[in-house]
Amino acid sequence: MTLLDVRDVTFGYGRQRQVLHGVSFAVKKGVSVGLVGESGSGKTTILRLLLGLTKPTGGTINFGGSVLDPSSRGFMRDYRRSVQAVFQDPYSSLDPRQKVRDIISEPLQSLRIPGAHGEAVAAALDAVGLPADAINRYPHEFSGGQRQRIAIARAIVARPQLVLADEAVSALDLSTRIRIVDLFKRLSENMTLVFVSHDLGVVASLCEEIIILERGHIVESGNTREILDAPQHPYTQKLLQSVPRMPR
Ligand SMILES: Nc1ncnc2c1ncn2[C@@H]1O[C@H](COP(=O)(O)OP(=O)(O)OP(=O)(O)O)[C@@H](O)[C@H]1O
Repeated sequence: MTLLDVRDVTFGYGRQRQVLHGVSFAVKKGVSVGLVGESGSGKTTILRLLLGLTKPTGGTINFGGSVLDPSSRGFMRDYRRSVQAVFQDPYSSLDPRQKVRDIISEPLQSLRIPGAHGEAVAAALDAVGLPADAINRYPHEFSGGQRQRIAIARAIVARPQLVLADEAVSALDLSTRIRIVDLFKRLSENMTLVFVSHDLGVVASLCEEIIILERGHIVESGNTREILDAPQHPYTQKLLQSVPRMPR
């Protein structure tokens, strides 16, 4: 079943600055997708469009069969319940004045999900491997990896169908990165993940499908293993050559 369908999407920052050129791809329910490309290729711009933060200049984005329309309040209310995001920097993405309990329950509150939120927050904390007593602490009391776990707990607390992650492990040191990739892998058994990264190794170990983006064009997409084993496009070959050794 297609969850997200991106068709011929173009986007420009102002009239002169066309950064996406007819981008088309589909995300199937339960199939994690990695979006890969060098800096400036348009990965974050695609995520901003998928989050409804901005509108395509051309083309359409469909979610669950309805057109993503950032100007429709009704659509966006349902959409925010279904789609959540995790960003790169676990330091700036968490409000330092809020306790972990309030940070994680924020989506439940802003989505006006009824009922006591304590149980959902405890379940989210457990799912990301943080102790229950973390709720009474502040972000500064945690390491970078633990903060990213808090950000992930916030993203999954309302049980979204789709999680969009933007370079969500790039700021972490290697051993922490491996542990957070493992966490994403476990969570992706119950939700669909679109994982933006410049790191082919991370995408290879996490995502069943891959989309290679070069300067706002998709140059290759499909099964990750097949593409990385036999890249067809010179840009994919170049990206692969810059990775010393792919994890298997
Ligand atoms: N607010 C903006 N105004 C004008 N141009 C922008 C803006 N944001 C991004 N761009 C340009 O759009 C292009 C795509 O940027 P984008 O951030 O989507 O790429 P990216 O692949 O996510 O890069 P990175 O890996 O460095 O984050 C770049 O050429 C960038 O300079």
